[in-house]
Amino acid sequence: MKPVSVCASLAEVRANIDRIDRQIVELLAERIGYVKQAPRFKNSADEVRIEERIEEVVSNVVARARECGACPDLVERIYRELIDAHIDLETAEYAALHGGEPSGRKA
Ligand SMILES: C=C(O[C@@H]1C=C(C(=O)O)C=C[C@H]1O)C(=O)O
Repeated sequence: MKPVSVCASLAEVRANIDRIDRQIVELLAERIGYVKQAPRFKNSADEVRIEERIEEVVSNVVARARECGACPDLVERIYRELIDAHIDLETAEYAALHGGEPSGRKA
């Protein structure tokens, strides 16, 4: 992880945020590209959302957040929302691939 530098202005804070956001979006595009492939390896709409795997992903990122000195609770919140959004995408992808109506996010 790149060390966080001490900024001399709000403009500098924002320039750093914008730089990081560009990197995050590039990584999200890559993550989305892989999530969209998952339905090719799933045999029913019920397999789109696998709770055990969600907990594994969350546990991995929370552990990494602790190592990086990030806020684990914040990272967990972001990831649970991120995964839900990816599952919405995967649900639509599954329906397009295998036919049928996308069932959407589970409550
Ligand atoms: C990609 C998968 O599908 C879903 C999406 C996940 C994710 O965005 O990380 C995790 C669990 C799955 O329910 C998977 O099963 O691995």
